[in-house]
Amino acid sequence: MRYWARPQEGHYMLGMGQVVVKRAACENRFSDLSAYHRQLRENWQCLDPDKTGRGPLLFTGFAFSDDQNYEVFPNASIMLPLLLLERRDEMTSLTLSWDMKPDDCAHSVFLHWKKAVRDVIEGLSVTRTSQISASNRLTRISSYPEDDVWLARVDQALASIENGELEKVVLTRRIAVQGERPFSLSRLISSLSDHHANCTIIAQSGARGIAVAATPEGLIRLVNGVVKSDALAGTMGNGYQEITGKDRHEHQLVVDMIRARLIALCDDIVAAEGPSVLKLRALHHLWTPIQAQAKPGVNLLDLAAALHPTPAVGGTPQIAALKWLQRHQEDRLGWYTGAFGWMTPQGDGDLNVILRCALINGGRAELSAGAGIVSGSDPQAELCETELKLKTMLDELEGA
Ligand SMILES: C=C(O[C@@H]1C=C(C(=O)O)C=C[C@H]1O)C(=O)O
Repeated sequence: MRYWARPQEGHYMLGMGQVVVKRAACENRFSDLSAYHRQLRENWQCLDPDKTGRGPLLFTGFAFSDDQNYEVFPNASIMLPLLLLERRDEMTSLTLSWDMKPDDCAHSVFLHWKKAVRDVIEGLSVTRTSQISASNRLTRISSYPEDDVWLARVDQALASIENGELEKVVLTRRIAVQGERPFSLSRLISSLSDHHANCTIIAQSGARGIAVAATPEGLIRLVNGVVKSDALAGTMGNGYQEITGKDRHEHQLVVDMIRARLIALCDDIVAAEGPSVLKLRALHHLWTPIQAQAKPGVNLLDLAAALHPTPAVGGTPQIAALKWLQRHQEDRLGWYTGAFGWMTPQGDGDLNVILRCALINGGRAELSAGAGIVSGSDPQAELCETELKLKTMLDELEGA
């Protein structure tokens, strides 16, 4: 199952089953997926009997680092769902896909499609949530690493910034919580959509459960040659707080890097005057939207390869920060701080950085959060910032 929604834009997508899938890892992961996409595109046939103007979409995504372990999801993948249910512009459409082999017969393909449609209709008509209590009390069962270890890591990062090895590095941590009963996915998705309508809501089933996110950060969006990316870094509580020089510096590093990385693939790169403040339920971020025109032939994955990881989730200089994180055994669960989204056969699409997320298995959830460390960061304040970020999902899990 794959789910992607942007409630504020009235855009919702649910993918079930998978018809073709390509996995990739290591330094060529983006170019491998991109080559596979081009190959698929050449052999694609699409019928639209109801003249909906809609067609099949591929879901794609990847982990933060290209050598990350594969226990939750493959390191990177692109896949075509058997069934795609999409609601956009107040119209709902259903798209069915198949990987036709020479000896496939039309009737057996039809039976597969019929079953998939029946499963979805049955799933949609079951209302399980009414039978369970409104709240789910959470107990925090672990924190990884322990707070004192994480604080010491912030001190080490500050020392590396002081000695000039780094300018910025993003440090992350995760916690596990146990609910009194299994979480209701439908209730969680619906409350995330209500409370975080200006975010992208994502759900994806994997080997160790279902990963759910409500992310405010778009890595890359490409539609008819127009590229959009968010520089999002610098975090404040949702009460009034002055924007500090440290926040502006932390933010500017992201803007500069996105602009620099787009140059090879785009023209007319424009960053908004700013930054402005993106208001979320529990916190605010400094935000600079960046827009550009893609050069001919550039697809979504080419742009992702150029941008990922931005200093919003990695650091500056990029290579030094990634090496530092590896040396200090930063271990990020699943696709947290990687990205997830969708892509058209033409190569357009939308990829969002996976943040404010939980990996849910029955009544247990693992949540991840991080903070950018720059010169002047206070370790205790950074720990509080990660707690604020964790709160986004904790609050929703309590009602799920
Ligand atoms: C790493 C996270 O968030 C990132 C770091 C931010 C910061 O340091 O201010 C802000 C937004 C995100 O780019 C997270 O939410 O886990």
